[in-house]
Amino acid sequence: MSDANERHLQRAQAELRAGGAVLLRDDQNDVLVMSPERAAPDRLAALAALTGAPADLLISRRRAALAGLVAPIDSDDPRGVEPVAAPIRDIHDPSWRLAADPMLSGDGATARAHALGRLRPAGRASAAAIALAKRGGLLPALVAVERPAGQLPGAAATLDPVVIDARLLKEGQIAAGHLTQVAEARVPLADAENCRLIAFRPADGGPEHLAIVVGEPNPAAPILARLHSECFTGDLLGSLRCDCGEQLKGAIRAMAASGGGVVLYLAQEGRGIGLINKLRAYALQDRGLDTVDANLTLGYEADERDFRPAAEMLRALGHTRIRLLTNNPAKVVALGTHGIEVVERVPHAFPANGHNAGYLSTKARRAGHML
Ligand SMILES: Nc1nc2c(ncn2[C@@H]2O[C@H](COP(=O)(O)OP(=O)(O)OP(=O)(O)O)[C@@H](O)[C@H]2O)c(=O)[nH]1
Ligand SMILES: [Zn+2]
Repeated sequence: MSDANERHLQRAQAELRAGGAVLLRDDQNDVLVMSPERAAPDRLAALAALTGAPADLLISRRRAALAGLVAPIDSDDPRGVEPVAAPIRDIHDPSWRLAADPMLSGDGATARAHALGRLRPAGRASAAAIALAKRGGLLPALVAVERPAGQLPGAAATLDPVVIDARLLKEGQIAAGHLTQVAEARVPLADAENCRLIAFRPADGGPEHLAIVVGEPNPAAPILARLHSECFTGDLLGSLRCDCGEQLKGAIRAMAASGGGVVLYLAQEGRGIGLINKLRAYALQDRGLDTVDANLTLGYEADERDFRPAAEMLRALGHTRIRLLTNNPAKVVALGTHGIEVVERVPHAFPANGHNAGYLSTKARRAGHML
């Protein structure tokens, strides 16, 4: 992806987050979208009034199923990620919002049939719009007007949309962006006095990732490494809802004790859904869902992470053969796909603490963790 395209994506994401409009184009369709979570009601109403027909609520098929708009589907059914559009009968009647935002209804299953018309599949530009909302950490539900390419009314310009090529958001192009090493400093830690932090910045202007280099890992041998996704609550506050804090400290200690290693500290809070959505997922878990279903109910996948940045950082540091501290087989597979050889998986489990037993057993049962 060129630098100009990456800049456009960042602008479009910022515009959605600020409550503005984004126009996504591909060779078939133009789709003009706003986030109902962010856009002011009068701007949503202006979008809905653009054409003679109602605007649509754009969501994934899985979210539509969970909101009771279509028949239920399995949590691993690949059709779950397809975009669908449902006409919003009256933008001023807030009941359509129940299908967009599960926090309003608890389980999201109370979207009223009268609020939304018949569901239909949406095009690739709409799938890209949902990917953009996810990239921006918003609920993946948008108010949208979709038309064949070139057929949006001229009045769309009054909404001053950021215009982007929907093909920029093709699967696999979303997360990465080439990484550049931008800063390095010595930071002695309580558990590892000989420690350096090296920061990597992605070309698309997204959040920086860190390599925590403990001791002097020997690039000639497979080094001890950990891919650790940021967890504000567990890493910083010591939350007992998860095992992240112990895993982070435990990894640093194990590396210090064995001469060295590298923790890739990845800006992928909440398995890639962001802190705000993770807190929403926690609230859903307090209402009885498990960690997987809470993500799905929000309209996200169970795990939205892309481990390419971690592979790229390891390569930049000269480590292509590693011993990986993890219980998650998906990390081993992903690193292999991106050119890092995991010569050994080193188990990295800690005893349950009285609050996280359900979370750990769900990871074992539904995400294949080896605990
Ligand atoms: N969405 C969501 N994210 C969570 C929840 N609990 C913890 N997390 C996040 O899950 C991630 C945990 O990441 P890791 O510990 O790197 O990965 P893992 O998949 O558990 O695998 P290993 O720890 O390596 O075995 C962090 O980003 C946490 O913020 C939850 O209930 N919902
Ligand atoms: Zn955590």
